[in-house]
Amino acid sequence: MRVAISHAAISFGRRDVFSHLSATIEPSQITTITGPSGSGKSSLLAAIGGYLPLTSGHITITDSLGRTVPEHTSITAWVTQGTNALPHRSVLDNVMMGSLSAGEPRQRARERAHDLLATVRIAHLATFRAKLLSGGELQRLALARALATNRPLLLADEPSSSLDLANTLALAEILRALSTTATIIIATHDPVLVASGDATIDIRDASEHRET
Ligand SMILES: Nc1ncnc2c1ncn2[C@@H]1O[C@H](COP(=O)(O)OP(=O)(O)OP(=O)(O)O)[C@@H](O)[C@H]1O
Repeated sequence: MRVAISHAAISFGRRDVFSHLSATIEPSQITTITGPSGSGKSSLLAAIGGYLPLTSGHITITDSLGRTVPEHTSITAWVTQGTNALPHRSVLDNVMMGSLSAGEPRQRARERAHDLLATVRIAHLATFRAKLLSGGELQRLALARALATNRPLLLADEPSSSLDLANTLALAEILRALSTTATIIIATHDPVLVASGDATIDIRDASEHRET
């Protein structure tokens, strides 16, 4: 998926977060979005995923054949901070939901969930209820669930915020492996993730900002 952002602006009421932001995100790469707190990284990510309308400008996503994707949410896997895990369901069930929502048969979804939990290094927690997990473990659960959807555009908002260095490096490795089949966009302050990516969009450089 190629993402072309053209003269994008986001405002909330009278607060202009950014305007005239233009950038291109290449397919099968890891692109990090950086910028100071409040500069609009999460908002831009939400707009790319089709969850937040732009105030003006365009975001166009095209597939490998150059066809425009009309609706962005259906191709987007969203790596959350883990806070939307169903707390009373098992870790395995939470990951399976990603595959089931993508239409996979139950047995296949179960096998895949086990594989993904191993990939994100929480296989030993498969039978635990999600509410028992730490912040970092929840983040890895969220990543596994997003990967289970098999969608070609992966958006991650501060995916390493609760991870220690070893797990951040592991996350970078997982994302690198995944980038052969998916376009990955990460909003982050984390220099480790920025260094492990292929390209960076600094919101301040790519746009005009207005202080209010
Ligand atoms: N729904 C909303 N309504 C009003 N203002 C909002 C809304 N969402 C975000 N904002 C404001 O827009 C600005 C950009 O927020 P955003 O979360 O996109 O920034 P960010 O760069 O991701 O910040 P951080 O690094 O702190 O997470 C902030 O000033 C925030 O308060």
